[in-house]
Amino acid sequence: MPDTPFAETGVPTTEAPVTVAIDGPAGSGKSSVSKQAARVLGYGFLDTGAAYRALAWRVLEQDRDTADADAVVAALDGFDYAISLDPDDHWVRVGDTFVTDQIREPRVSAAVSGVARVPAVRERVNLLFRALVAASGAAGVIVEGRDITTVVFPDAPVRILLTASPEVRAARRSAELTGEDAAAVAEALHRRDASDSQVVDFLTAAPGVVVVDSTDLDFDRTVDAVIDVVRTATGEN
Ligand SMILES: Nc1ncnc2c1ncn2[C@@H]1O[C@H](COP(=O)(O)OP(=O)(O)O)[C@@H](O)[C@H]1O
Ligand SMILES: Nc1ccn([C@@H]2O[C@H](COP(=O)(O)OP(=O)(O)O)[C@@H](O)[C@H]2O)c(=O)n1
Repeated sequence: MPDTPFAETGVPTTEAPVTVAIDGPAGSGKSSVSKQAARVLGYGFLDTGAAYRALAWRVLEQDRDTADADAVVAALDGFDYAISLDPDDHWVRVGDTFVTDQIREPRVSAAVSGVARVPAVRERVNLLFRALVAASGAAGVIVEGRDITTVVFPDAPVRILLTASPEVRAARRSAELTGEDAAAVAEALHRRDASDSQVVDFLTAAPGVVVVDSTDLDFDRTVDAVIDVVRTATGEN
C-alpha cells in the first residue's frame, strides 16, 4: 500500500473533499460514468474494484487460486498497490508493474469474486480507500464500487445506486470485449454478480440512496443524471 500524507500524519492535508459514493452491479456504467462526471465537476475519481482486481491478478501471478482464502490472505502480504485518482490519467500499479489493462482481462474478472469475499481483504482496502480520498487534495472525489454507499462512505453527502437491466449491462460489457463470445460474456457477468451479491447488497438502494437507472439513458444522459444528483445534494444547482 502506498504511503499517503494522511497515513503518515493521521490528519487530512486539506479540507475533506465532497465524497460522492456510487454503487451498482457489473456493467451498469459505474466506472465510465463516474470518470466523466468527475471530469465535468473537477473532482477526483476512485475505482475501488481495481484494488480487488489487482489483488486477484497478484494471486494468479503467484499461480494460486482465488477460491483459496489462505492464498488470498497470503497475497495481501507485500501487496504494494497504487492507483491514480485523476480521471484524465487513470492507472493502476502493483509494485513496479502497471496493471491498468491486465486487471480488466476476463481471467481476472472470473477470479476476482474469490478475493472480494475475504473479510481481511475488505478491511484492508476500505482503509486504503478512505485514506486515498482524505489525501486526494481534490474538492471532491467520486468513489465507485459495490459497498461504497453502505460500508465505505455511508455518511457521504451524495450516494447513488447506478443500475441498468441485466440484458443491457451484459450487452454493454460484451461490446467492450471484442473477440469474446457475447453469450459467454453475459454468463460470466451474471455469475460474478450472483457471487458478489452474497457478500454485499448492491442491487437495493439503502435508505437515502438515489437510484439512477440507465437502462433507457444513453451515456451522456446518464452522466448528466449523476451530475444533477451531485449538484442538487451539494446545493450547486
Ligand atoms: N448509459 C450508457 N449507455 C450506453 N453505454 C454505456 C452507458 N453507461 C456505460 N456505458 C458503457 O458500458 C460499458 C460498461 O461500463 P462500465 O463503466 O465499465 O461499467 P461498470 O464499471 O459498472 O462495470 C462501457 O463500455 C461504457 O462506456
Ligand atoms: N466496492 C467493491 C468494488 C468491487 N468489488 C469486487 O471487485 C470486483 C470488480 O469490481 P469492478 O467494479 O471492477 O467490476 P465491474 O463492475 O467494472 O465489472 C467485483 O466483481 C467485486 O467482486 C467489491 O467487492 N467491492
